[in-house]
Amino acid sequence: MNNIFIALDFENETLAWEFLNQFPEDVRPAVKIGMELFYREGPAFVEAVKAAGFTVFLDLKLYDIPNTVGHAVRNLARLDIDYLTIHTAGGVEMMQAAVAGAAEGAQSVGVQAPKLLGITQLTSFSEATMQATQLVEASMAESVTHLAKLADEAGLAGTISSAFESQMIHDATRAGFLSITPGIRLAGDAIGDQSRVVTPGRAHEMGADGIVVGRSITQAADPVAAYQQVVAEFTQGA
Ligand SMILES: O=c1ccn([C@@H]2O[C@H](COP(=O)(O)O)[C@@H](O)[C@H]2O)c(=O)[nH]1
Repeated sequence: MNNIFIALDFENETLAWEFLNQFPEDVRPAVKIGMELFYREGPAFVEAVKAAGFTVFLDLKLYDIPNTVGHAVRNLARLDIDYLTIHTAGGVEMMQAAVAGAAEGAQSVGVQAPKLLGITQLTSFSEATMQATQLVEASMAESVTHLAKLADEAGLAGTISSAFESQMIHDATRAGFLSITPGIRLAGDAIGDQSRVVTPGRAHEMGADGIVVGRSITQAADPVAAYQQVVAEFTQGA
């Protein structure tokens, strides 16, 4: 399934490959490579995962001035990745620089530009924590919808939020704008540091176009079975 991303939150590539090698060759889940693994193993690991046939979502959550983000995205797009995250909080100009950088970098090596996804409000934030941290009175719904509209205006492919906001994002953006949602747990699994959490089936019902699942799969006694359960629940609804 290309819209169910397993978060490869492992310390190094040996552990990541041990995990991936449990999947039969005809099952190639989409994978999300985040800061932990990228900062250790770098672009070579991304290229190896892509070469092994996996859809690659690079989750680096870029956030800087427009010139810096645009040039960073231009380099990352040369890796032939499928998705890349940037922060919507960097503003429209920063996001537009990222869109331009993605097109330039991909074109320079003859690959497809990655779909850019804007981080809205992290799924680890509750409404109260967000308001206190950012010194705002806006509700979670208002904030996420506002940031999704900015991302849409800047030309991003979609946003990252919790599934609680998926429907309002769809209502506020153009048709086809993606709502991809982490903060997913199989029933009974520990929530840990997440706040806005739903099951795969509920995420589907709430309008998520795709989900990111880490520990409910990677920490499961049988990760392949857990992945299959996630796929079944997300495909069929709760
Ligand atoms: O708002 C966000 C943005 C990104 N993430 C990332 O998704 C996974 C979730 O892992 P779990 O183990 O399923 O909690 C992780 O890589 C985060 O960096 C997010 O959780 N929330």
